[in-house]
Amino acid sequence: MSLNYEQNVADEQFARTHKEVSLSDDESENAEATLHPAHEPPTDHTGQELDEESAAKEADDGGVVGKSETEEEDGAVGGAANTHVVANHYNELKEAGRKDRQKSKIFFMRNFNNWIKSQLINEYMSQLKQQMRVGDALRVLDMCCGKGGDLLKWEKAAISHLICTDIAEVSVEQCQRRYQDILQRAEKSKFANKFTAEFFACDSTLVRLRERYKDPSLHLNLVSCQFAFHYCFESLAQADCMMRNAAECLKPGGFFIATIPDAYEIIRRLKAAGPDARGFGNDVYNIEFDCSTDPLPIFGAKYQFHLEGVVDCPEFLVHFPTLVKLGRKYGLQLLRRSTFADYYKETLPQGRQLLQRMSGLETVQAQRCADDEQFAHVRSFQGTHRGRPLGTLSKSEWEATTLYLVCAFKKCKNTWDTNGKPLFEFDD
Ligand SMILES: C[S@@+](CC[C@H](N)C(=O)[O-])C[C@H]1O[C@@H](n2cnc3c(N)ncnc32)[C@H](O)[C@@H]1O
Repeated sequence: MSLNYEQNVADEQFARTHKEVSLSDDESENAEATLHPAHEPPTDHTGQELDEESAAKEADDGGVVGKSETEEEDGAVGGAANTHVVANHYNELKEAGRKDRQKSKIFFMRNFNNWIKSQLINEYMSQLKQQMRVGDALRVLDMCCGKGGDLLKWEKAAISHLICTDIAEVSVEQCQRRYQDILQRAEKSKFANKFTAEFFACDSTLVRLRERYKDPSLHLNLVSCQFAFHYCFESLAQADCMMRNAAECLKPGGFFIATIPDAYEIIRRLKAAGPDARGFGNDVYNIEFDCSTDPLPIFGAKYQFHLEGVVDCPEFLVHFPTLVKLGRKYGLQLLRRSTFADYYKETLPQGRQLLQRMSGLETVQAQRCADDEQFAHVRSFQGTHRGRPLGTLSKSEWEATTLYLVCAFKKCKNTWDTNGKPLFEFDD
């Protein structure tokens, strides 16, 4: 199987599929140029100081505007055949208690991923706060919120209103209960940040979210979609709908932030697994391609993703230039695309204490890891940090977390043309 997922080939295909599309105004970086070698896990001595060294024609018809909700939700539009599988998977996922979570092979990796989300949220929240005046409303959409894993982050960010939505009703109910708990706690405290919130279950790839908001005219300051945007790359219609949902209610100057699997890294690992390989992985994660199209399609490049105890469902490669192109259609300008490995290195100086508080790295003794292949990378620290504990991730966890990237977009101002179409003022 020849797997060609380099930008130029994919762009040609995108252009063929969506006639008159020119991607010339998008990122021109070559896909291969963005491939990162599988880094070694980071290593932090004492957990205090980390060693930095080691460590579409615009798819005008692509959306689903104008389609009835029944049509949208039964998956009749745009080839959305997998959304029910995904919803069922997340609905049936039992939340492990703290003890079980601590026993999990990916306990530290989950904390590390959570830290990455905190860093991303904090980065763009602080930029927003610089633009705002005291007392201004700060409204957030948590798209694909899951069970509310980011609720405390929103509380800490002192937002005023939160919209939480997810395809899995069970998760949304749990998220709402968690919010009620936070609110009850906040009622008793003088210093807690209280915020209002609304919750609803729906498929963000098929439904126009603003029509579900209590106030459809509301303006958002931040939209966050963590570990979920890739589900919309099943089809152009779904990706278009999801991107519109991310962008259309954002105020100019507002941000859309996301964490998604890095398709280039996935393809690099697949190629490295051998010419006939359909998958790869380790003892904590596994990726198996269902799709044998040559070259891989821009939409619907489906693989089965398994992550120890938490994920086991179909996902889709996100062709990054296409994501950028769709973003621009709705006035979103790319600000950042960083792999988790790079984002970790970049934001560690400001986030070291938080990383420690969140137990985002495992504390190990270099000499005790002598025979453990999962921690072979800390052996080189034996000499320099003798006797001192090191903070790190196991090799398997690091391989799993470095499958991902963070990205951030800014909503641009616009004027209108004579046909009532927005003309966005990109400044790149
Ligand atoms: C890996 S979980 C991430 C949850 C949460 N954002 C977090 O970071 O903890 C992915 C979430 O995306 C949701 N999801 C998947 N497809 C969706 C869709 N089409 N519309 C809305 N939510 C979706 C799932 O139900 C699940 O809760």
